[in-house]
Amino acid sequence: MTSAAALKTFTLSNGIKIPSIAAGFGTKWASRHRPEQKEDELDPGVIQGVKDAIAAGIYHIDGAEVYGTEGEIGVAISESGVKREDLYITTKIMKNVTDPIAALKTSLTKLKTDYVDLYLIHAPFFFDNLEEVWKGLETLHKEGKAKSIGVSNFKVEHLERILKVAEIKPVINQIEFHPYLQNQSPGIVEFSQKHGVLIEAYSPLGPIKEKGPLDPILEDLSKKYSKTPAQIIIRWTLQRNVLPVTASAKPDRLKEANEVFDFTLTEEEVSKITEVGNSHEKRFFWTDGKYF
Ligand SMILES: NC(=O)C1=CN([C@@H]2O[C@H](COP(=O)(O)OP(=O)(O)OC[C@H]3O[C@@H](n4cnc5c(N)ncnc54)[C@H](O)[C@@H]3O)[C@@H](O)[C@H]2O)C=CC1
Ligand SMILES: O=CCc1c[nH]c2ccccc12
Repeated sequence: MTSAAALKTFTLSNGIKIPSIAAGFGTKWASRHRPEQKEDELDPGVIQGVKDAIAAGIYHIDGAEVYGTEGEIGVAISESGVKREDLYITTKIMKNVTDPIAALKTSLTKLKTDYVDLYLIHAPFFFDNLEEVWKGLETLHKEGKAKSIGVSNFKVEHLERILKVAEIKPVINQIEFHPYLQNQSPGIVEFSQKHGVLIEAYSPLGPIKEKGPLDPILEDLSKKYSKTPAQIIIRWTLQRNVLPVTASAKPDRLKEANEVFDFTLTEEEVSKITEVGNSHEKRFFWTDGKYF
């Protein structure tokens, strides 16, 4: 069995290592956007949140053009005291898909950096020229502005379209993934993994957000390993070879999320969570462009 600490990074299909826990600055962070908030007004709470994640040892930060948090991420990483090359910064394109070159230029200015580690197509639902957008991402990769490129919320049919034209294959598909939603769309995890596309899990903590059949199992495992249910789920995610993107405004919870490299669930425990999770489907986010 591989050691618990071995999962601290995953290796992408292009050979680049990626820190295996990410802190996300979308969703609730983005809800700070009140109608009266000006585009260039930065939220000190989000800046502090990114700094807290970095201080907790989570060097992998997940943002997106549409979250409106790139400016805060830029300030936080430049003030973090951690060298840029030691951080792993993701952003995503969704609005400005007609011009990916210009879209990333704007994102990089906000992020105060010359490159992102990972640039993702945020979702395939709102435009049809996926192949063209992918070609734009390939150009940005060749120019060194995106060290790796990938996708998010892609179904098998969307990945197939990209793989047909790709000179550079996507390294990641970021989807909703947790024990209660192990295939955001039919067959997507198996297909992605077969093609060397790492699955990144957003909303990995789904099962602790409401009651469900996993509750007693998580409770037992929490006692056995002296870990919280959140840590058990994060560990299960990693042992499924999936990279969790978690979020919290509470520094202690970020620290907790990163303290999962000193224990290993047995294969039977991983299978049990998988099996019981599969008996209860719950989706927290969108599919086909519709929010829930
Ligand atoms: N590509 C996409 O379409 C999407 C990407 N994302 C990305 O994923 C990130 C994370 O998504 P979330 O759904 O927020 O992830 P999550 O499943 O980690 O949920 C976070 C929430 O869980 C709770 N929580 C966190 N730690 C906890 C703990 N230790 N104990 C108990 N409760 C805890 C808090 O309420 C927190 O707001 C986003 O910020 C964003 O970056 C999210 C949704 C869609
Ligand atoms: O990525 C998560 C879902 C999402 C898509 N667009 C927005 C805008 C603001 C917050 C979350 C999201």
